[in-house]
Amino acid sequence: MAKLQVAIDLLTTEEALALAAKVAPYVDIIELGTPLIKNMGSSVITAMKQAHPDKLVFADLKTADAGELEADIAFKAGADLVTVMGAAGNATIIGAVKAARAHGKGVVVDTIGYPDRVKRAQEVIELGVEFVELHAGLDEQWTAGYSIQVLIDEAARAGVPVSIAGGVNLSNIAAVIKAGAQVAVAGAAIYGAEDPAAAAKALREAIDAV
Ligand SMILES: O=C(CO)[C@H](O)[C@H](O)COP(=O)(O)O
Repeated sequence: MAKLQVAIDLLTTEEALALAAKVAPYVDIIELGTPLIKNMGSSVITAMKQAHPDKLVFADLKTADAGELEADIAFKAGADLVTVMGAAGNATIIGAVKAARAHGKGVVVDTIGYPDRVKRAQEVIELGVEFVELHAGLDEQWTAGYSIQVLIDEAARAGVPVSIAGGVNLSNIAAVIKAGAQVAVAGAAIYGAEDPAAAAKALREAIDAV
């Protein structure tokens, strides 16, 4: 069964915990966004894991160097999954995987900004990562002409475990899952909704209906 990941791109631990409390019944993975971690430090990871020990806590570190060191910090704080940039060198990804194995946790590679996301996904899966995030970041989403269909098409031909992030919402989540994504990541569609719990519930139901 495909998983639903809520991306919490808010700025304080208090706001993040409040959102997570509303949407937890409908999501499998709680992602702490990069700006949130930069603002609050690793304490937000610990607070979220303590509040939701039954969920996978995903620390969106977007590590570009010192993979083992940065991943180790997040795993010690309570993260289950951390991200490393696909544009980083393989040594950085291998270092993060080493830390993940030491803690019994996992690494996700984020392909944001990478020219050939499918090729990189196929390469890095060999390094022992859990799955690869086919990702169009917020700045790319705000560029004229952006369409999530690009990521959906990439997922369909990746042939390795992937998630999709980059504007997942109720109108496209079925296509995201049908393309073979194991995880659908939804940020603004949940935290930006008037009723985040209802939004998460609807996304969950759309996944389950596929
Ligand atoms: O990692 C991120 C930005 O770098 C976001 O969390 C990710 O893109 C999901 O958010 P949204 O659904 O709003 O695109």
